[in-house]
Amino acid sequence: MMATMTASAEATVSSQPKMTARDVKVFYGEKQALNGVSIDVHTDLVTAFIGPSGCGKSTFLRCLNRMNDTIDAARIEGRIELEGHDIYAPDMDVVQLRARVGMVFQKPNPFPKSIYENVAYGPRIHGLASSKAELDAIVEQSLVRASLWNEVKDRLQDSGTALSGGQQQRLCIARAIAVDPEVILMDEPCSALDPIATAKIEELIDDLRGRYAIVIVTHNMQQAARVSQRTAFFHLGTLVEYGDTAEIFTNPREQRTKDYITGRFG
Ligand SMILES: Nc1ncnc2c1ncn2[C@@H]1O[C@H](COP(=O)(O)OP(=O)(O)OP(=O)(O)O)[C@@H](O)[C@H]1O
Repeated sequence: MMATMTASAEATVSSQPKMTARDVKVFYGEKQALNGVSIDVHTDLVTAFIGPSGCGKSTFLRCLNRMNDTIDAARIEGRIELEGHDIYAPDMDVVQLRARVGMVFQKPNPFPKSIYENVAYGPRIHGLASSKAELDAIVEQSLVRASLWNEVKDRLQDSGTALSGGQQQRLCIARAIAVDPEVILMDEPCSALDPIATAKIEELIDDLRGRYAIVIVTHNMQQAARVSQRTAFFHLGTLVEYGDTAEIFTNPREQRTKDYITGRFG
């Protein structure tokens, strides 16, 4: 399998990471799900989280915008910073944080509202537009960036839920983009999509790289190799290896990484 993978070309790394995580541990009640994860996330790079089911990828992803706050049993230790600020500090506004660190889920989840309203909702509640014309411009720009504008520009008042699965996922990406995020977290964004819709999302991720720091959880190793420049391999709650995607797939340092990418377990 390794020989057929083509990892994306190496990208330049900006000197300052957008987000840093240090020694992050997560507990669900008594059970420890993450054993001290440290990682940097850069704007110029797409970071992929890979690893077998239950290894803690989604748990860690959710730490990055405090989605775990919504799970009563979850408790987190360690430190996560966005632009040098502790996102778990008491004065952190979680609503603002989730606009700055947006999220796209496994199953496309547009609101049962029009395409326009799906995208306009966030900018409206965050007061990002002072007129209808400004809001229209944000909606258009977000849909353009999400590679959906040409398909929907003549039907903005149709329901978002009437779109195809792939279009719905791009609508969800447009919705995240509309509030001008710095980071976009994607939790297996293609797992409910067919290969053509998946290819469009992968292309889109590449287009968005550099404008937003992107972190993607994926079960699909070829996808990680195609879309990311950094890969983090998780196993049993531990970050086993984190580094340049091409290196991880062609010359992993750890035996466990090697075993996983060659299909020996997972
Ligand atoms: N809400 C929760 N309550 C209790 N335990 C949880 C909860 N969510 C996850 N876990 C446990 O934490 C561990 C890590 O799960 P997580 O979903 O983060 O793994 P994952 O690598 O994303 O898996 P998958 O690829 O299957 O989505 C697992 O043992 C899981 O059972």
